[in-house]
Amino acid sequence: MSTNHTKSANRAGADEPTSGALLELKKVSKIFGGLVAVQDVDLRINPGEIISVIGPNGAGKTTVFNLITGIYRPTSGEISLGGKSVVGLNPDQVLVRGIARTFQNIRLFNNMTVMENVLVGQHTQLKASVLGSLFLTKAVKREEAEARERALELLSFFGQALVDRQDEYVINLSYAERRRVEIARALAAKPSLLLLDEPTAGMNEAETLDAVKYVRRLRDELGLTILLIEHKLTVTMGISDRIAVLDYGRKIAEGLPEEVRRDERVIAAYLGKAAKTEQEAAE
Ligand SMILES: Nc1ncnc2c1ncn2[C@@H]1O[C@H](COP(=O)(O)OP(=O)(O)OP(=O)(O)O)[C@@H](O)[C@H]1O
Repeated sequence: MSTNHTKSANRAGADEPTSGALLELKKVSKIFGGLVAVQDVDLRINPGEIISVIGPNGAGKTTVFNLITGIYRPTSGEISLGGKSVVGLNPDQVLVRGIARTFQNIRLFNNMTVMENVLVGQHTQLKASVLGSLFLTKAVKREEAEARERALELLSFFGQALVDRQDEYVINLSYAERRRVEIARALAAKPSLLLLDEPTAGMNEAETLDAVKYVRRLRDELGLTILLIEHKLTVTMGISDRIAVLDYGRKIAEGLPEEVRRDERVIAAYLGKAAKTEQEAAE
Protein backbone atom coordinates (compact mmCIF):
# COMPACT_ATOMS: atom_id res chain seq x y z
CA MET A 1 0.00 0.00 0.00
CA SER A 2 1.45 3.37 -0.94
CA THR A 3 1.79 6.29 1.43
CA ASN A 4 -0.68 8.21 -0.65
CA HIS A 5 -3.18 5.44 -0.33
CA THR A 6 -2.80 5.29 3.45
CA LYS A 7 -3.23 9.04 3.68
CA SER A 8 -6.22 9.15 1.39
CA ALA A 9 -7.91 6.13 2.96
CA ASN A 10 -7.74 7.88 6.34
CA ARG A 11 -9.59 10.84 4.84
CA ALA A 12 -12.82 8.88 5.04
CA GLY A 13 -11.77 6.93 8.11
CA ALA A 14 -14.12 5.84 10.88
CA ASP A 15 -12.53 8.24 13.36
CA GLU A 16 -13.56 11.39 11.52
CA PRO A 17 -16.53 13.34 12.80
CA THR A 18 -19.51 12.38 10.68
CA SER A 19 -21.62 15.54 11.06
CA GLY A 20 -22.12 17.85 8.12
CA ALA A 21 -22.06 15.23 5.36
CA LEU A 22 -24.93 15.34 2.90
CA LEU A 23 -24.59 11.68 1.99
CA GLU A 24 -22.83 9.11 4.09
CA LEU A 25 -22.22 5.43 3.46
CA LYS A 26 -20.90 3.42 6.41
CA LYS A 27 -19.51 -0.05 5.83
CA VAL A 28 -22.01 -0.73 3.05
CA SER A 29 -21.96 -4.22 1.53
CA LYS A 30 -24.10 -5.93 -1.08
CA ILE A 31 -23.95 -9.66 -1.72
CA PHE A 32 -25.78 -11.25 -4.67
CA GLY A 33 -26.00 -14.98 -3.98
CA GLY A 34 -22.36 -15.79 -3.32
CA LEU A 35 -20.97 -12.74 -5.14
CA VAL A 36 -19.75 -9.81 -3.07
CA ALA A 37 -20.51 -6.86 -5.37
CA VAL A 38 -19.79 -4.15 -2.77
CA GLN A 39 -17.83 -4.67 0.44
CA ASP A 40 -17.57 -2.41 3.50
CA VAL A 41 -17.65 0.81 1.48
CA ASP A 42 -17.41 4.07 3.41
CA LEU A 43 -18.11 7.30 1.57
CA ARG A 44 -18.83 10.84 2.72
CA ILE A 45 -20.05 13.55 0.43
CA ASN A 46 -20.19 17.07 1.74
CA PRO A 47 -22.67 19.64 0.44
CA GLY A 48 -21.49 21.25 -2.78
CA GLU A 49 -18.88 18.63 -3.63
CA ILE A 50 -18.40 16.88 -6.95
CA ILE A 51 -17.22 13.36 -6.21
CA SER A 52 -16.35 10.71 -8.79
CA VAL A 53 -16.41 6.96 -8.37
CA ILE A 54 -14.04 5.15 -10.69
CA GLY A 55 -12.87 1.57 -11.07
CA PRO A 56 -12.59 -1.29 -13.55
CA ASN A 57 -15.65 -2.97 -15.07
CA GLY A 58 -17.56 -4.95 -12.47
CA ALA A 59 -15.94 -3.05 -9.57
CA GLY A 60 -19.34 -2.27 -8.01
CA LYS A 61 -19.88 1.34 -9.09
CA THR A 62 -23.41 0.95 -10.44
CA THR A 63 -24.34 -1.27 -7.51
CA VAL A 64 -23.33 1.58 -5.16
CA PHE A 65 -25.66 3.91 -7.11
CA ASN A 66 -28.45 1.31 -6.92
CA LEU A 67 -27.93 0.99 -3.17
CA ILE A 68 -28.05 4.75 -2.62
CA THR A 69 -31.21 5.15 -4.71
CA GLY A 70 -33.16 2.31 -3.11
CA ILE A 71 -33.11 -0.07 -6.07
CA TYR A 72 -31.18 -2.50 -3.86
CA ARG A 73 -31.13 -2.78 -0.10
CA PRO A 74 -27.66 -3.16 1.42
CA THR A 75 -26.87 -6.60 2.83
CA SER A 76 -25.26 -4.65 5.67
CA GLY A 77 -24.19 -1.11 6.45
CA GLU A 78 -25.86 2.27 6.66
CA ILE A 79 -26.70 4.94 4.09
CA SER A 80 -27.92 8.33 5.24
CA LEU A 81 -28.87 11.61 3.64
CA GLY A 82 -28.57 14.68 5.84
CA GLY A 83 -28.09 12.39 8.83
CA LYS A 84 -31.29 10.39 8.18
CA SER A 85 -31.19 6.77 7.05
CA VAL A 86 -32.55 6.01 3.58
CA VAL A 87 -32.11 2.26 3.92
CA GLY A 88 -35.38 0.43 3.26
CA LEU A 89 -36.94 3.30 1.28
CA ASN A 90 -38.06 2.56 -2.27
CA PRO A 91 -36.63 4.60 -5.20
CA ASP A 92 -39.61 6.99 -5.22
CA GLN A 93 -39.24 7.69 -1.51
CA VAL A 94 -35.49 8.23 -1.94
CA LEU A 95 -36.29 10.70 -4.73
CA VAL A 96 -38.68 12.61 -2.45
CA ARG A 97 -35.88 12.79 0.15
CA GLY A 98 -33.74 14.57 -2.45
CA ILE A 99 -31.61 12.04 -4.37
CA ALA A 100 -32.16 12.01 -8.14
CA ARG A 101 -30.18 10.13 -10.77
CA THR A 102 -29.51 9.44 -14.39
CA PHE A 103 -28.69 6.02 -15.84
CA GLN A 104 -25.77 4.49 -17.71
CA ASN A 105 -28.19 3.67 -20.54
CA ILE A 106 -30.40 6.72 -20.85
CA ARG A 107 -33.89 5.95 -19.58
CA LEU A 108 -36.35 8.36 -21.15
CA PHE A 109 -39.83 7.72 -22.49
CA ASN A 110 -39.05 7.67 -26.21
CA ASN A 111 -42.72 7.88 -27.18
CA MET A 112 -43.08 11.13 -25.27
CA THR A 113 -41.88 14.65 -26.03
CA VAL A 114 -39.04 16.51 -24.35
CA MET A 115 -41.55 18.55 -22.34
CA GLU A 116 -43.58 15.50 -21.31
CA ASN A 117 -40.46 13.71 -20.09
CA VAL A 118 -39.53 16.63 -17.86
CA LEU A 119 -43.12 16.93 -16.62
CA VAL A 120 -43.01 13.27 -15.58
CA GLY A 121 -39.97 14.12 -13.47
CA GLN A 122 -42.09 16.55 -11.47
CA HIS A 123 -44.59 13.96 -10.30
CA THR A 124 -43.17 13.94 -6.78
CA GLN A 125 -43.82 17.70 -6.57
CA LEU A 126 -47.44 17.86 -7.76
CA LYS A 127 -50.30 18.17 -5.29
CA ALA A 128 -53.42 17.74 -7.47
CA SER A 129 -55.79 14.94 -6.44
CA VAL A 130 -57.03 12.34 -8.93
CA LEU A 131 -60.55 13.82 -8.72
CA GLY A 132 -59.21 17.33 -9.32
CA SER A 133 -57.25 16.12 -12.35
CA LEU A 134 -60.35 14.37 -13.70
CA PHE A 135 -62.45 17.55 -13.65
CA LEU A 136 -59.56 19.88 -14.54
CA THR A 137 -60.26 22.26 -11.72
CA LYS A 138 -58.75 25.74 -11.68
CA ALA A 139 -56.15 24.60 -9.17
CA VAL A 140 -55.12 21.72 -11.43
CA LYS A 141 -54.86 23.98 -14.48
CA ARG A 142 -52.75 26.45 -12.53
CA GLU A 143 -50.50 23.67 -11.26
CA GLU A 144 -50.09 22.33 -14.78
CA ALA A 145 -49.15 25.75 -16.14
CA GLU A 146 -46.63 26.21 -13.36
CA ALA A 147 -45.19 22.75 -14.02
CA ARG A 148 -44.71 23.61 -17.71
CA GLU A 149 -43.06 26.89 -16.84
CA ARG A 150 -40.68 25.15 -14.48
CA ALA A 151 -39.92 22.46 -17.09
CA LEU A 152 -38.99 25.20 -19.56
CA GLU A 153 -36.76 26.82 -16.98
CA LEU A 154 -34.98 23.49 -16.46
CA LEU A 155 -34.56 22.93 -20.19
CA SER A 156 -33.21 26.45 -20.63
CA PHE A 157 -30.40 25.60 -18.20
CA PHE A 158 -28.90 23.79 -21.21
CA GLY A 159 -29.44 26.73 -23.58
CA GLN A 160 -32.19 27.54 -26.06
CA ALA A 161 -31.93 24.37 -28.19
CA LEU A 162 -34.02 22.12 -25.94
CA VAL A 163 -36.57 24.86 -25.30
CA ASP A 164 -37.04 25.13 -29.06
CA ARG A 165 -37.39 21.37 -29.32
CA GLN A 166 -39.72 20.93 -26.34
CA ASP A 167 -42.46 19.31 -28.48
CA GLU A 168 -40.08 16.93 -30.27
CA TYR A 169 -40.19 13.23 -29.42
CA VAL A 170 -37.00 12.44 -27.53
CA ILE A 171 -36.22 9.60 -29.91
CA ASN A 172 -35.47 12.27 -32.55
CA LEU A 173 -32.82 13.99 -30.42
CA SER A 174 -29.09 13.37 -30.54
CA TYR A 175 -27.57 11.21 -27.85
CA ALA A 176 -26.01 14.23 -26.10
CA GLU A 177 -29.35 16.08 -26.14
CA ARG A 178 -31.11 13.08 -24.63
CA ARG A 179 -28.55 13.05 -21.82
CA ARG A 180 -29.45 16.69 -21.12
CA VAL A 181 -33.17 15.93 -21.08
CA GLU A 182 -32.53 13.10 -18.65
CA ILE A 183 -30.72 15.50 -16.34
CA ALA A 184 -33.52 18.08 -16.69
CA ARG A 185 -35.99 15.37 -15.72
CA ALA A 186 -33.88 14.47 -12.67
CA LEU A 187 -33.72 18.16 -11.68
CA ALA A 188 -37.51 18.39 -11.87
CA ALA A 189 -37.70 16.45 -8.60
CA LYS A 190 -35.76 19.29 -6.90
CA PRO A 191 -32.96 17.09 -5.58
CA SER A 192 -30.14 18.14 -3.29
CA LEU A 193 -27.94 15.29 -4.52
CA LEU A 194 -27.61 14.27 -8.15
CA LEU A 195 -26.13 10.93 -9.18
CA LEU A 196 -24.84 10.82 -12.75
CA ASP A 197 -23.99 7.39 -14.15
CA GLU A 198 -21.44 7.93 -16.94
CA PRO A 199 -22.76 11.33 -18.05
CA THR A 200 -20.35 11.56 -21.00
CA ALA A 201 -20.56 7.96 -22.24
CA GLY A 202 -20.93 7.80 -26.02
CA MET A 203 -20.17 11.51 -26.45
CA ASN A 204 -17.57 12.99 -28.77
CA GLU A 205 -14.91 15.39 -27.50
CA ALA A 206 -16.92 18.59 -27.99
CA GLU A 207 -20.02 17.09 -26.36
CA THR A 208 -17.88 15.80 -23.48
CA LEU A 209 -16.41 19.27 -22.90
CA ASP A 210 -19.91 20.71 -22.91
CA ALA A 211 -21.08 18.08 -20.42
CA VAL A 212 -18.18 18.87 -18.10
CA LYS A 213 -19.19 22.54 -18.19
CA TYR A 214 -22.81 21.91 -17.32
CA VAL A 215 -21.95 19.44 -14.55
CA ARG A 216 -19.88 22.24 -12.94
CA ARG A 217 -22.73 24.69 -13.47
CA LEU A 218 -25.17 22.29 -11.81
CA ARG A 219 -23.06 22.64 -8.69
CA ASP A 220 -22.07 26.30 -9.00
CA GLU A 221 -25.38 27.77 -10.19
CA LEU A 222 -27.97 25.35 -8.81
CA GLY A 223 -26.12 24.44 -5.62
CA LEU A 224 -26.32 20.71 -6.24
CA THR A 225 -24.03 18.12 -4.75
CA ILE A 226 -22.91 15.64 -7.39
CA LEU A 227 -21.75 12.04 -7.34
CA LEU A 228 -20.72 10.62 -10.67
CA ILE A 229 -19.44 7.44 -12.22
CA GLU A 230 -17.15 8.27 -15.12
CA HIS A 231 -14.70 6.25 -17.16
CA LYS A 232 -13.02 9.13 -18.99
CA LEU A 233 -9.99 10.07 -16.92
CA THR A 234 -9.71 13.53 -18.43
CA VAL A 235 -13.22 14.22 -17.16
CA THR A 236 -12.84 12.75 -13.66
CA MET A 237 -9.43 14.29 -13.06
CA GLY A 238 -10.60 17.70 -14.20
CA ILE A 239 -13.98 17.91 -12.57
CA SER A 240 -13.78 16.12 -9.22
CA ASP A 241 -13.12 17.56 -5.79
CA ARG A 242 -12.36 14.01 -4.68
CA ILE A 243 -12.27 10.61 -6.32
CA ALA A 244 -13.15 7.26 -4.75
CA VAL A 245 -11.73 4.17 -6.41
CA LEU A 246 -13.44 0.79 -6.27
CA ASP A 247 -11.91 -2.55 -7.16
CA TYR A 248 -13.66 -5.88 -6.62
CA GLY A 249 -16.31 -4.12 -4.55
CA ARG A 250 -13.86 -2.54 -2.12
CA LYS A 251 -12.81 1.08 -1.90
CA ILE A 252 -9.07 0.90 -2.48
CA ALA A 253 -8.39 4.64 -2.40
CA GLU A 254 -9.97 8.03 -1.99
CA GLY A 255 -8.51 11.47 -2.29
CA LEU A 256 -7.80 14.50 -4.40
CA PRO A 257 -7.44 13.74 -8.14
CA GLU A 258 -3.65 14.16 -8.02
CA GLU A 259 -3.39 11.87 -4.97
CA VAL A 260 -5.45 9.16 -6.65
CA ARG A 261 -3.48 9.52 -9.87
CA ARG A 262 -0.24 8.73 -7.97
CA ASP A 263 -1.63 5.89 -5.86
CA GLU A 264 0.17 2.66 -6.69
CA ARG A 265 -2.81 0.42 -6.02
CA VAL A 266 -5.00 2.56 -8.24
CA ILE A 267 -2.43 2.52 -11.00
CA ALA A 268 -2.18 -1.26 -10.76
CA ALA A 269 -5.92 -1.87 -10.57
CA TYR A 270 -7.26 0.75 -12.90
CA LEU A 271 -5.35 3.77 -14.08
CA GLY A 272 -2.73 1.79 -16.00
CA LYS A 273 -5.43 -0.01 -17.96
CA ALA A 274 -7.70 3.01 -18.31
CA ALA A 275 -4.91 5.31 -19.46
CA LYS A 276 -3.88 2.71 -22.03
CA THR A 277 -7.46 2.38 -23.28
CA GLU A 278 -7.79 6.18 -23.59
CA GLN A 279 -4.50 6.35 -25.46
CA GLU A 280 -5.62 3.53 -27.78
CA ALA A 281 -8.92 5.30 -28.40
CA ALA A 282 -7.06 8.50 -29.26
CA GLU A 283 -4.77 6.72 -31.74
N1 LIG B 1 -28.55 -7.81 -9.82
C1 LIG B 1 -27.38 -8.47 -9.78
N2 LIG B 1 -27.35 -9.82 -9.56
C2 LIG B 1 -26.17 -10.46 -9.50
N3 LIG B 1 -24.97 -9.89 -9.66
C3 LIG B 1 -24.94 -8.57 -9.90
C4 LIG B 1 -26.14 -7.78 -9.96
N4 LIG B 1 -25.80 -6.48 -10.21
C5 LIG B 1 -24.46 -6.47 -10.30
N5 LIG B 1 -23.95 -7.70 -10.11
C6 LIG B 1 -22.52 -8.06 -10.10
O1 LIG B 1 -21.88 -7.23 -9.16
C7 LIG B 1 -20.59 -6.86 -9.62
C8 LIG B 1 -20.50 -5.34 -9.67
O2 LIG B 1 -21.30 -4.88 -10.78
P1 LIG B 1 -21.53 -3.35 -11.12
O3 LIG B 1 -22.48 -3.29 -12.27
O4 LIG B 1 -21.92 -2.62 -9.88
O5 LIG B 1 -20.07 -2.91 -11.57
P2 LIG B 1 -19.61 -1.55 -12.28
O6 LIG B 1 -18.39 -1.10 -11.54
O7 LIG B 1 -20.74 -0.61 -12.33
O8 LIG B 1 -19.22 -2.06 -13.73
P3 LIG B 1 -19.30 -1.31 -15.17
O9 LIG B 1 -18.19 -0.30 -15.17
O10 LIG B 1 -19.04 -2.43 -16.13
O11 LIG B 1 -20.67 -0.72 -15.28
C9 LIG B 1 -20.39 -7.53 -10.97
O12 LIG B 1 -19.68 -8.73 -10.77
C10 LIG B 1 -21.82 -7.80 -11.44
O13 LIG B 1 -21.86 -8.94 -12.28
